[in-house]
Amino acid sequence: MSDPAGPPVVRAQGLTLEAGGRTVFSGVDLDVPAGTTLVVRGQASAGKTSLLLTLAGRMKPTGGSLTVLGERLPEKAARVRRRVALAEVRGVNELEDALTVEQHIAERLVLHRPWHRPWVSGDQVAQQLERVQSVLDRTARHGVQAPPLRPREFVSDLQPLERMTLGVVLALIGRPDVLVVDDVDSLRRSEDRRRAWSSLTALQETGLTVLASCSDSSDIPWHSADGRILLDLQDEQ
Ligand SMILES: Nc1ncnc2c1ncn2[C@@H]1O[C@H](COP(=O)(O)OP(=O)(O)OP(=O)(O)O)[C@@H](O)[C@H]1O
Repeated sequence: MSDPAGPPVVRAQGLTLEAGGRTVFSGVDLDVPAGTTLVVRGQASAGKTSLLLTLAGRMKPTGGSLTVLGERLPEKAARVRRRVALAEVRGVNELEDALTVEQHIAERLVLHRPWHRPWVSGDQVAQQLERVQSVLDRTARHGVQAPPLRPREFVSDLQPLERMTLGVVLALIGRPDVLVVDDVDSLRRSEDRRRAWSSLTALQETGLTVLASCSDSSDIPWHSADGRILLDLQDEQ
C-alpha cells in the first residue's frame, strides 16, 4: 500500500486527451493523495471513463503531464497497469455472463500465478472469497453491508450491485494500490448506490486509493468528507 504522507498517487497537470477529432477532456489538474477517493463527476460523454482509463495507464494522453504511483505516463504505463486495477468497465473488461462467480475468481487467480504453475485449487478460490468477503464486511461499519457473493451463481443472474461487487473483488485479487470503479451511479436503485459508495469508503480506509466516476454524486455520504476529491468534467463538445 502507498504511504498517505508520501507523494500523491496521482499528479496531473494540464492533462488532455484529443481523439476522433474532438477534445475528450482538457486541462485536468489533479493531486490525489494515497488512501483517498477521487470522484470524477460529469454528464454522459463528459470523458469520465476516458480520464479514469488514462489515470490507470490504459489510454494515452495527448497533452499535459501525468505521474501515477511515482511513474511517468505514458512511458511507464506497463508498471502502472500492474498496480492500478479496474473493476468492471463496460466495453473494456466485461464479465462473462456464462461464467460463475467462482470461475471468474479462479480465472483471475490463475493470471496472478507464476507462468509455470498456472492452476489453482478449489481451496484457493474459497480462501480468496473469504479474504474478499472480510474486506467487504468492513462496510457494515458504515451501516450497510456489501452483498455476499454466492460462488456458484452465474454472472447473468447477479443483481447489478452484486455484479459491481464481483468486479471489485476481481480487481482486488492482485492487491493493487489503486482501484478504478467507473459509473457508480449506473446502479439504478439509490439504496444500491449508497451501498456501493459505502463499500468504496470502507476500501479506502484499508489504504487503497479509489478512482471513481458518476454523473450524480448526491448518494455519496459526504458527511465523511475527509479523503475525497471531487473533479467536475464538462462535456467539451
Ligand atoms: N479514443 C477515442 N476516439 C474517439 N472518440 C473517443 C475516444 N475516447 C473517447 N471518445 C469519445 O469521447 C466521449 C467521452 O467518452 P467517455 O466514455 O470517456 O465519457 P463518459 O463521461 O464516461 O460517458 P458515459 O457516462 O456515457 O459513459 C465519447 O463521445 C466518446 O465516444
